[in-house]
Amino acid sequence: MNPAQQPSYEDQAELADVIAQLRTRPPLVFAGECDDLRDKLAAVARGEGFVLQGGDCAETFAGVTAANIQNKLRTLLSMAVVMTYAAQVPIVKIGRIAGQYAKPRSKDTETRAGVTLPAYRGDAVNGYDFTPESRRHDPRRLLETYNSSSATMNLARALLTGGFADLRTAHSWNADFVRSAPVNERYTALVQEIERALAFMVSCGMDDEAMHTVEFFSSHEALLLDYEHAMTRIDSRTRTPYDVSGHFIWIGERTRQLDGAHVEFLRHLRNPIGIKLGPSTTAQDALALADKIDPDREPGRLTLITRMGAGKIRTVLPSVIDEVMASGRLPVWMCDPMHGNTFTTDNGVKTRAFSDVADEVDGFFEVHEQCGTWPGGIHIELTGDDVTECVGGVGELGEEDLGERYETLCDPRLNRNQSLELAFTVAHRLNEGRIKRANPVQEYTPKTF
Ligand SMILES: O=C[C@H](O)[C@H](O)COP(=O)(O)O
Ligand SMILES: C=C(OP(=O)(O)O)C(=O)O
Repeated sequence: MNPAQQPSYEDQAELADVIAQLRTRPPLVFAGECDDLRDKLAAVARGEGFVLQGGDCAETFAGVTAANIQNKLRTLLSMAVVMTYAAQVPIVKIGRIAGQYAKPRSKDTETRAGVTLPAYRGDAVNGYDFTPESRRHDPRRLLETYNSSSATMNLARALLTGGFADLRTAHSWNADFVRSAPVNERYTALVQEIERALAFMVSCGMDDEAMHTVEFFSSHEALLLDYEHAMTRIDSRTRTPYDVSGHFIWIGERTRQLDGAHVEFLRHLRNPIGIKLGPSTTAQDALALADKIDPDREPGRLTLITRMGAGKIRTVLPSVIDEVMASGRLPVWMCDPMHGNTFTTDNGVKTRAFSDVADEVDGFFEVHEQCGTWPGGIHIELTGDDVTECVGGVGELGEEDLGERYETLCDPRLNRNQSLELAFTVAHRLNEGRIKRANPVQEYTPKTF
């Protein structure tokens, strides 16, 4: 079986040359950092933390600017502050950033005004412009993917350890944004409270490194096997393989076939691995994938990212959780409330309703509460800018507003206000205290659904 969702390159010699170059490039992340993230995810699985994973649907080469990267990080940091304050548990911050340049597509081609060309598959594969030259699958783009990821990672590391993420400046992360939105007023009130508490601690002599820097991890879908393979290195400490293109990599809904090439490749890697599970997932599918990717049941190794849609999560998720937990496993359970809730408006615009996104998050918390398991995190497509791509939310965007600033090249993202609003929704659920910390796995009681 050919690997799913791969580019078709005309010139294999050109591809071989690119791969040879990639193999010599320095790692974008270090194996020890991946281990550190695995430990953190193990703690999340035990109910001792919560993951916030977010970023663009598709990063673009043109989007590698300081302003764009800073805005995304600001959004993630603001969301994390809101959630940390409510949940009183560590928030593990993972960006869909510094590598999210390839997209699986439903159709191989796109037709406009009677002209059919290859579908846009992300900047790693081809260009968005609707011309034959731009849509050609070009292996040289893999080098630009590496360079763009490297530049992004470099700035993210510098900002997050160089003062940008200092908790005492949390008020400034949102300073340039629409001040009048109620969600911003809530944010301002919350950070004022935090800043007062921090000032108190500092004046008592309790100043800690953790207040000034942020630990941040990168992630992307490991879709392009040529690229991911070329970026895999044997770790000198352990003599085991790590994909050093990102800390956390995931297998998408369209490439998670049990006997497929993606599962086969990723099962050999030591990075923490995510698997997306859509609405057609059976409990047996989830268990078989877990067995294959994580046969040793290593703490923190496996994250199951459910993306079932607001209408399905309450019926499909319970038996999936039950089967996996009853087998004695303890994965991180995450909710991607974006990918099961996409629809196209009458005008042909792809969008998502904020109410559906929030409803799927609610359903996720409800089902975990019912199962007595820990809802370990959310996975969001977002941007730091004031785009108009998803309807509803704090700005009450309607379908007629979508044309204003619809900038995504693939799927619609939450804008900064909508992201912050979602963070308050999650914070509320975490804060309610209705969800108990996960029982140790041996205490999981199988349910009948
Ligand atoms: O981000 C996910 C997928 O790449 C995306 O939803 C595919 O979109 P399509 O159905 O328009 O191809
Ligand atoms: C393609 C994606 O999601 P899924 O595989 O869940 O459709 C994605 O997260 O970019």
